[in-house]
Order: sequence, then structure tokens, then C-alpha cells
Amino acid sequence: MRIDVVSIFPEYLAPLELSLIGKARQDGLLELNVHDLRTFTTDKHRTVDDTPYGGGAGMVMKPEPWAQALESVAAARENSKPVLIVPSPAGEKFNQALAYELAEEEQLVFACGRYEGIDERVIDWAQDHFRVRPVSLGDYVLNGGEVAVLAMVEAIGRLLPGVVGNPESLVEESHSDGLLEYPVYTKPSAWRDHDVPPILLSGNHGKIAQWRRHEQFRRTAERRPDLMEGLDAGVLSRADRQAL
Ligand SMILES: Nc1cc(-c2ccc3ccn(Cc4ccc(CN5CCCC5)cc4)c3c2)n[nH]1
Repeated sequence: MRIDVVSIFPEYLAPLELSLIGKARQDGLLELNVHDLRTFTTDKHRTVDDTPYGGGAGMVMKPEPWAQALESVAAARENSKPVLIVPSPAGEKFNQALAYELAEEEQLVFACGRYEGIDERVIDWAQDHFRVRPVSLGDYVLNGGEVAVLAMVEAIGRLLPGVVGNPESLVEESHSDGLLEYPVYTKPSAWRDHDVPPILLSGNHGKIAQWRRHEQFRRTAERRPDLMEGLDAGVLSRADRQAL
């Protein structure tokens, strides 16, 4: 997969050189290019923003530098348009399902807005060159798109083949089956008056799996009742129903 990120703060994306994503890049599992939007300005002051039509506080990002930048990174391909992800408080909510969907793409382009956002005509213009997806990280306002891109690239990148050492760990994590994950423990078994649940020391793998499934349901019902409504009836085995 090829990922291109355009930002006026390219150094904000430096953490993607570290750890699993950094290693995936070194191993050639993922190509990640970060581009400075100011590279695509033509004036002496490298201007990327201006005052908003209609008035209002703050500044808006000018359209032309964005069109230049996005044209430059769109890999020419006849069969399908690359995906352009535009982080925005007004986007569709990012979640694990969308992470899996985007992990299938050949190229992802991320446009990191700042100020009060990007001139909307860029989104309209981009429709002919990209499959455009405004995406929200959550219902809160950040100062720009970079933090959202860090989160999304990590969530998507770890799903790519070979990036996570043990692919099994992707199966039982939160949201992979619509439920929150079960609690985990390690040595010592007794720690500051807190003991590991004895079932986990029993070696009875059937009972351990049952206990973990029960914990998934208990936690989801307690912390995210909204997820319980969305559970596909098919997901609920007979044992699950007993756990409810
Ligand atoms: N999930 C999530 C994503 C973001 C996010 C993503 C990109 C940008 C680019 C600029 N901002 C700051 C910012 C400041 C003020 C407004 C509200 N204004 C009201 C009228 C016009 C706009 C919006 C946006 C971003 C924020 N935040 N949260």
C-alpha cells in the first residue's frame, strides 16, 4: 500500500517513522510519503490561507495549493481512483470496519486541514480525481487533521499483512467482533492484594475461552451499551446468550 499525506506541519507525522509502522516502511510493506503543502504554493510568502468569504473568525485554506498538491500525489491509474481521506469534524465516524475497508486500497491520500478548514471547492474538484471520504476521528474538535491521520494510519497500517507479528492478535481485539476486548493479565499472579482470576491459571482452555467471552459481554454492556444494540444476532452463540 502507498500512503501520501499532505500537511503544512509534515514534522507532525514523524511518529510514523517509529515502531510497527516505521518497521513496515523499512520492510517495504508500506510506502508512506509526507508532503509539505507549502511546496505547492507559488508566491514569495508561500501563502496557504486567506480570510473566509461570508465573514467569521479565523482563516480558510486556499484551494489552488491543495489542487496542485493532490494532483502531484495521485498515482496515475486507469482502473480506479485513489481514495482521498479528508479528516473533518463533519465526516463519517472512523471505526474498525472502515479501517479494514481502507486497508484493502492500493493508495490512500490524506489531506490534513488546519485553520478553519479547507475551501470546500477542493472537495468538489477532487471528486473527479479521487474517491473522496470526509472522516471524523470522534465527536470533538482538534486543531487540524494531523492527529487524526496519525491514528488512522496506525489503525489501517497494523491490518496490512506482515505488519503485526502475530496476526492472531488482530482477531480477539476490541471491535473485531463487535464487542470490547477481555481483560489481560501477566506475572506475578499475586500483586499488591490483587490476584489474577484463578480460571486463567487453570489450564482449562475451554473454560478460559468461556470466561473471556463473558468478560467481553460484561464490559460491552457496562461501558458501551450502544454496541450491544448493533450486535448481529448471528454473532451471539448460545453460550453468549447465557453470558448476558
Ligand atoms: N474528528 C475531528 C477532526 C477534526 C479536524 C480535522 C481537520 C481540521 C482542519 C481544521 N480543523 C480545526 C477546526 C476548527 C474549527 C472548526 C469549526 N468551524 C466552524 C465553521 C467552520 C469551521 C472546524 C475545524 C480541523 C479539525 N477535529 N475533530
